[in-house]
Amino acid sequence: MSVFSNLWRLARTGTTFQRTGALDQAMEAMQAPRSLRIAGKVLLWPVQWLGLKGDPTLPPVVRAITALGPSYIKFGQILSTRPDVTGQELSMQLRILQDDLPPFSMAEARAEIAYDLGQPVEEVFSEFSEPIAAASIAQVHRARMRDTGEEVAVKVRRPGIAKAFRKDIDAFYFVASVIEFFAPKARRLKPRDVVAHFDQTVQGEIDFRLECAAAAEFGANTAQDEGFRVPAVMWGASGSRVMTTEWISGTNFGDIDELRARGIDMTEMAERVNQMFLSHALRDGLFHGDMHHGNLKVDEAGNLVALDFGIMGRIDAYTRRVYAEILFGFLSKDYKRVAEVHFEAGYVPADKDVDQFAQALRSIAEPIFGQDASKISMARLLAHLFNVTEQFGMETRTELLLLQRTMVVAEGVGRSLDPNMNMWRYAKPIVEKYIRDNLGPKAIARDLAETVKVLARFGPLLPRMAEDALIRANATPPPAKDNRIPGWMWFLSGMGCAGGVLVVIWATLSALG
Ligand SMILES: Nc1ncnc2c1ncn2[C@@H]1O[C@H](COP(=O)(O)OP(=O)(O)OP(=O)(O)O)[C@@H](O)[C@H]1O
Repeated sequence: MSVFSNLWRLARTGTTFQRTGALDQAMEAMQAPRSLRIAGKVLLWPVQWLGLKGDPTLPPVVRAITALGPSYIKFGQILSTRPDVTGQELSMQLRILQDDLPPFSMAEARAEIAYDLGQPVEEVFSEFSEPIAAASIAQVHRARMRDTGEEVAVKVRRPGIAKAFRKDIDAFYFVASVIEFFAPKARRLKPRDVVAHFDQTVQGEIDFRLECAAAAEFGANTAQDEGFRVPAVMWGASGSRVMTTEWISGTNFGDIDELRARGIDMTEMAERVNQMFLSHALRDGLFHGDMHHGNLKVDEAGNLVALDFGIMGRIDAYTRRVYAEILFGFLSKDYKRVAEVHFEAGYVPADKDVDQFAQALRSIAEPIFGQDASKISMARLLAHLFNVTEQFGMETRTELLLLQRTMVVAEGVGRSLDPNMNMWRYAKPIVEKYIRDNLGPKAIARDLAETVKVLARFGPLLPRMAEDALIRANATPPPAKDNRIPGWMWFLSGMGCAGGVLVVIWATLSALG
């Protein structure tokens, strides 16, 4: 991508932001210095006619982004999950960004399918409908598999979208570098990292093989979850541009009247959405990161079904454990313990004062707990928590921001079904179960077993490693202090003992059932 083309995109973006009145707000959010704000205005005002006008009924930033097209809309949607970058107000505005776009033609859809699957549409599907939904990256058709007669949803990627996104992402990197150069204060927001995060997320959404894999993994993790389902992936009719899944008949979550008419228990469904989300995040470390109404359905058997696996959140086992303890501490109002967990995990630098930190935690939690139960929001508690931890020197972690933002959406969906939903009551059993399963004696035994398994994998290599170490130790006469037993021997003996203890604990626990 040439510098000229990037400059043109930069000019187009700048003038559109100026013309729609979004420039001020964006500069404010990025805390751009006054000189840059004035320079931007002076340079862009006379040429603002070069920019796009957008829809004047929308708030300024949303108006500018919508006018600039699909990649900007996606970028805005992803930025709405980063209040650390945009500030709360702008992040709220960006949340309303919708990407309803006109569908592309049937001929183009057929050509994409034929190219990706290597066979014409008629050979794969016996029926193939007009598009039923169209967004920035893809559109969805209803179809029937020729070989099995099964009804399916076929998501087809917009032709040329990968290239268009690539061009825009290159321009975003360019803009990020310009911002970093001219607004040193904005460096704190790491603009290039923000674009890299966007780049990575979009790659996950654009290559449908990755989305198929995410759907399959999510489906396997949740196979035993009663009342929850993920549509099966038809791998034979899927590729990087086409994703075919089992068709889900039922009611969209947005259609509250129909859900009521079907006699769905709204309180229970609100509970199910939130409990499933929390349990997937804590138990599996893989959660649906885009749980809005349009991506949830209630199938004919009354199961909650999730659709669209382009944005999934992942949290590693250690972080999950730490956050379960943090939530548990909040649930029991043990702020000192919540503070200690942060220090133990190294999230807050050791030179900070644990009591002061506990006091700050109490100051954010008590006003929330003091509210009427139906207004308690775990998402708000987490948002305040991240603010406080940031003040105490904790690094921002994007996977936790996605968790928090998804919690906001899941709580919103829950409250649209049951306005009196008590989030805390729903969360309690999930967190307690996690703590029981993962922090008790059984969990310690499981961890030790894992450690022994890792050592066992090196089993056949261990004698050789020991021999090599001994030869090396003998090659140069060791200084006096090296006559001690080497560290690795202590380590192996320690692990051996631990393994022995483990076997005894294991046997005892198994005997106890
Ligand atoms: N397996 C399915 N069964 C029935 N309907 C489906 C299925 N998959 C998708 N749909 C319908 O198509 C719509 C769009 O699907 P999906 O969300 O996967 O596409 P998208 O292009 O990623 O859209 P967006 O990201 O804007 O939600 C869904 O809201 C749903 O109505």
